[in-house]
Amino acid sequence: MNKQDNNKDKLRVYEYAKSLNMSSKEIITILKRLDIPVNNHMSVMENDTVSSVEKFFKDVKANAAAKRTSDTGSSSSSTNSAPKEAASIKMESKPAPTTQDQAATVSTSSSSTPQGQSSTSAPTPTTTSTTGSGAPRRPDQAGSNRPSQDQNRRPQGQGSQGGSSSYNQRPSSGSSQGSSQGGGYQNRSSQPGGSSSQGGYQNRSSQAGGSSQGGGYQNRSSQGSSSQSGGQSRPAGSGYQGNRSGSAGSTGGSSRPATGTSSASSRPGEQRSPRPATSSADRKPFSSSAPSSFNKSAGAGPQRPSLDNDDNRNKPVKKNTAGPNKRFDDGRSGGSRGPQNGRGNNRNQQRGKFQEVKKEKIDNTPKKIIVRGTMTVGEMAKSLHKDASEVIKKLLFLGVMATINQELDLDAIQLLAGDYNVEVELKIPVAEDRFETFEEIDDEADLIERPPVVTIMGHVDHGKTTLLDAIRKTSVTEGEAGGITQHIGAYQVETHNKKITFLDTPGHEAFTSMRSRGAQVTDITIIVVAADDGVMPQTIEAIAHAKAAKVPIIVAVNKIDKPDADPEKIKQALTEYELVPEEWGGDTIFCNISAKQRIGLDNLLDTILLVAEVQELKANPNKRARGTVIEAELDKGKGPVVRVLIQHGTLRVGDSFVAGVNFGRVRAMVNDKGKRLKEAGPSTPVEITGLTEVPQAGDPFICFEDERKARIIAEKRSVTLRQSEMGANVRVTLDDLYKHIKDGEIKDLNVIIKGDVQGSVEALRGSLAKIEIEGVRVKILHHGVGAITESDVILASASNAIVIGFNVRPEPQAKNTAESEKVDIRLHSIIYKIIEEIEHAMKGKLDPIFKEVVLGQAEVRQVIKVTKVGVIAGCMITSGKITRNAKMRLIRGGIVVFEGNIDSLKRFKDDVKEVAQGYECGISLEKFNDIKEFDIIEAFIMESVER
Ligand SMILES: Nc1nc2c(ncn2[C@@H]2O[C@H](COP(=O)(O)OP(=O)(O)OP(=O)(O)O)[C@@H](O)[C@H]2O)c(=O)[nH]1
Repeated sequence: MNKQDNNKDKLRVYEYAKSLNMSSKEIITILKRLDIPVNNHMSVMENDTVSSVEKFFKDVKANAAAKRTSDTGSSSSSTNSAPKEAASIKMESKPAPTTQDQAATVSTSSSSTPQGQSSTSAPTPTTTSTTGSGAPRRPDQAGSNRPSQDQNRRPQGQGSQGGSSSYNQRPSSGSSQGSSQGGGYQNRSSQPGGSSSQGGYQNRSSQAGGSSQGGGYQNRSSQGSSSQSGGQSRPAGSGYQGNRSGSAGSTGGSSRPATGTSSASSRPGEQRSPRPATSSADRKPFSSSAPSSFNKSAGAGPQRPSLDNDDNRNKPVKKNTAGPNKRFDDGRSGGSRGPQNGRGNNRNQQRGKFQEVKKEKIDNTPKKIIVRGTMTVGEMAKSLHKDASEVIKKLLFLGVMATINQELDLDAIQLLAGDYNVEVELKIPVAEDRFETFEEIDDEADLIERPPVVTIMGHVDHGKTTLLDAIRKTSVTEGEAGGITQHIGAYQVETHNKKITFLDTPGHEAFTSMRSRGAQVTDITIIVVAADDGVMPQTIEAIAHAKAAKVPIIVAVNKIDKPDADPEKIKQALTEYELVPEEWGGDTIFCNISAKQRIGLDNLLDTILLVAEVQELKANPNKRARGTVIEAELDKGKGPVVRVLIQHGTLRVGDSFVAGVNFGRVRAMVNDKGKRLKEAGPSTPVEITGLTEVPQAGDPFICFEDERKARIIAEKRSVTLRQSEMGANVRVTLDDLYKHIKDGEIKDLNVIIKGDVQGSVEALRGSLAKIEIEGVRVKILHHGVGAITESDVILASASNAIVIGFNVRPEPQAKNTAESEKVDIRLHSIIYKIIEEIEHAMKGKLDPIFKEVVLGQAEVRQVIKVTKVGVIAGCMITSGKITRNAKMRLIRGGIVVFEGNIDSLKRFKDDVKEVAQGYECGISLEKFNDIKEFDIIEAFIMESVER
């Protein structure tokens, strides 16, 4: 028990059965008979269960013994022979017997009986058993043969262990046979490479079997004891062990058997001995290790050692003699003791043995382990069913120095697992608030075909909108401001009873970022190239996006109706970009069309379906919806409105969701035709209301079980976003900025963008971000959809930014604050103009910095009004000088009342260029006549200062 407890490994039915040399079925049968719940051979044998089974065996044995005693009282004598030692051993041996007994019983009637009988009638059986011993399924049989070898070995290797020796001693007289049996067991175990531990097992098993068989053996040898002997043999081992230490027991056990076997083995063993030889070698190490511990604890130690020594000495020759004795002794003593004595000890020993055996005999290395993150070496060892020390050694071998508590990263875990040929399944828990980073994998059976999502890209005015318009037979072009498409729209059309979802991405350069997003959610890209124009910059960019997204490309050569259309030229030009027509041996499909004349559209749609078919596009509609925000805006009546492309699962009215850092509950849902929907499956673009705020185009969208959860997730995401933004700001510190400015490397123009729809904002962001004029760049501090609010202005004021409004106006309060804070708000409705204006402003900013330099001051002494000329001030230059080219400033009572140009500077009647201090002069100011005596006229110039 204790051992079990100590060793975390659980004892399984099959292991227990194996230790008893029984089948799992037998154990299960017994368990069922005992009304102990058990499922299969993998069921765990709890301590109580083991106890129950052992009790069962004991009872059976007791019954059998009772019968025998009536037959043979002699057996008792044997026990007597067992001396005191036996007594002590008994304690331990008990368990063994039990097991043996059990084994017997288990082995069931057939074997059990024999065993049980053997134990009692051991003597008789002995002979029988001997021969039959082999018969007794277990150890005995095979054991006997092997054992001999084992014994030989052990004695040698293990001899030191002594445990065996001590056993042997007693046994010596004892049951060579019994031992032989044990040996048999041991042999088995030993073979495996057998560690002493195995021996232990074997012993037990042997005992078990032994009892039955051993019984036979013992009977022969000791007879009476034999009955127990089987148990004894083990017990003996165990007993020893018990005395010493549980663990050692195992070895001890094995050792005996070995010896025991030797004698017994002599017969059978001799023949097999050859094998054992090797096995013995294996055992040695085990035994040796085990013994040490045993010896320590076990008082018997000394004896054993001596025995061992004997064994060692005798190894070849004496061993046999000694060996047998030992075995016998073991068998007997063990038998008597084992069964009767310390069950607990035996159990412990047994368990210890079990465990040991497990490790050595059974390769229980898992085929696959599930890893949910980093693990310590100890945890890893446990999951691999290995000793931590072994794992540490292995790691060392792999070049990783680690302690048991050291954490292993995923690489190290995989390396280690790979070395054990263990597959690693990573199940890294992902924070729910970062849902876009994990993918839900569906069973193939849950997937159904879904419509392809097609993005149309191309250069400005090559006919994208006209094409889409032609396809869905509606007119979008007419309503577009500035003649260009400014939003990503998503529409679904049906042809040949199959749906196709189109994302209408604009072709203007300003929409590069949106196009990029479009390409990421798309399955097929149509690149529209005007046959009368050719491959243009945005055509090339579109190809790059499609290729980067690894999306199949269909080239639509448009405007073939035009007289100067030259589709062949387009094909030729595109070969440079690895778009080679199929007819030229490439794999790109070219479709000649005229969007305006609606020529070739059917062929284009058929081609789309064909390409989609090849892709086998599928999705699982039976799960929560996931998708991407295509567009979002603030509608006066409906509030925030978001257009989402559902990519997985099904979205239903009432579903709670998170979009970007916002959350909501689907209040209403309509499709691209304005039809209200109750649910929408994969590849469906829908417009939904029910959000609290406006998300961003390209934001991930996902449903959660309830609104509360959605809100929590959205809040978490919001905090994360804010932190990352703050982190981003930290990158450019004031110190850094100053340094950059001083070095002339960077100068940021801080900008806040507000727009009517997210698409426009994104477009503007993309365009402004690209601006770089002589090292000056635009830094977008904030962007969003909706009117310019007071908080926008305050932010601009605090960060010295300007505010750009696209198709939006500032709220009244924002306007007031902007005026008071002198925040510059620029309102536009055409993107080109904003870009132009910013570019000019940035160029202006790069002009030299001017510093005012005051040249001199003059005091007005007299004011002269001249008809048709105006007012002339008669002045005295009080400081510096006044020059004709300078700017003038009129100061009255400390207040500047005018600032402007000089109209005339005269000395007497002559115009002069400058008048110096101490001289009088006449000054008239341009467009300013309100000059009074004692006003001060100050001349100043703006001097450029090096940056
Ligand atoms: N002759 C002819 N003209 C066409 C054809 N397709 C489009 N056009 C014209 O080309 C011009 C631009 O078409 P759009 O559909 O707005 O082009 P676009 O690529 O969507 O342009 P942006 O939205 O600005 O990127 C319009 O005047 C269309 O009438 C066509 O097949 N033949």
